[in-house]
Amino acid sequence: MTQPLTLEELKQVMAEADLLKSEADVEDALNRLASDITDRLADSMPVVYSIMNGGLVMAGRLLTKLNFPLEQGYMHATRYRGETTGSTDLQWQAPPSVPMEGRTVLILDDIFDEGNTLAEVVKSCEAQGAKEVLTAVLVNKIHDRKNTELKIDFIGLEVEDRYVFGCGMDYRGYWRNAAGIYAVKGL
Ligand SMILES: O=P(O)(O)OC[C@H]1O[C@H](OP(=O)(O)OP(=O)(O)O)[C@H](O)[C@@H]1O
Ligand SMILES: Nc1nc2[nH]cnc2c(=O)[nH]1
Repeated sequence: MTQPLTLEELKQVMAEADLLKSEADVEDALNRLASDITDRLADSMPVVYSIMNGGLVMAGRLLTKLNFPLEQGYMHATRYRGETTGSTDLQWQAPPSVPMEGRTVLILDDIFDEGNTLAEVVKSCEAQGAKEVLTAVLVNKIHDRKNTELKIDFIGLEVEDRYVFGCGMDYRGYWRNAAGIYAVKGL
């Protein structure tokens, strides 16, 4: 079992991390996302779900920039569970909080990495009878290990192939609250 991190270690992770995207970069990306999502979905009365936990910060910051009628919901699916590599099985900790049958659905998540999480979530929404399912992520990680053909409809930022944290993304459970996007030293 992985040892819990101490306060000093957590401060050191931040002190040694590389800032990949500043708070201002993130804000610009959210404004662009809001504009593109509004163009596409303003007349469709969608249900907008955040995938917990990582999607929480993005959803909170994006939703108030969407000036059209929508319902908000959440679902909790996790693959990494506080580690820096993902397990093969997606664990559902909470099913979708709002029914989606016949509805336009927009899924919000923090990061599209290998893609297993969003691919399974989209499949599950389709199986629950959603009329159409769109996806938006704050960050797309650039590498050639994507495990899915899924194309993300709205992407905020692209990051290099490193383990990142901040803006909803954790380092072993911590630092989701960081306002920029950072890469862990050595990862
Ligand atoms: O594209 P993938 O390789 O599947 O990884 C992306 C997923 O990993 C993280 O979730 P995680 O399982 O860490 O749970 P969390 O949201 O609670 O951090 C993140 O929030 C995405 O949902
Ligand atoms: N926090 C975090 N979660 C992830 N899930 C998949 N990739 C990542 C990553 O780089 N950082």
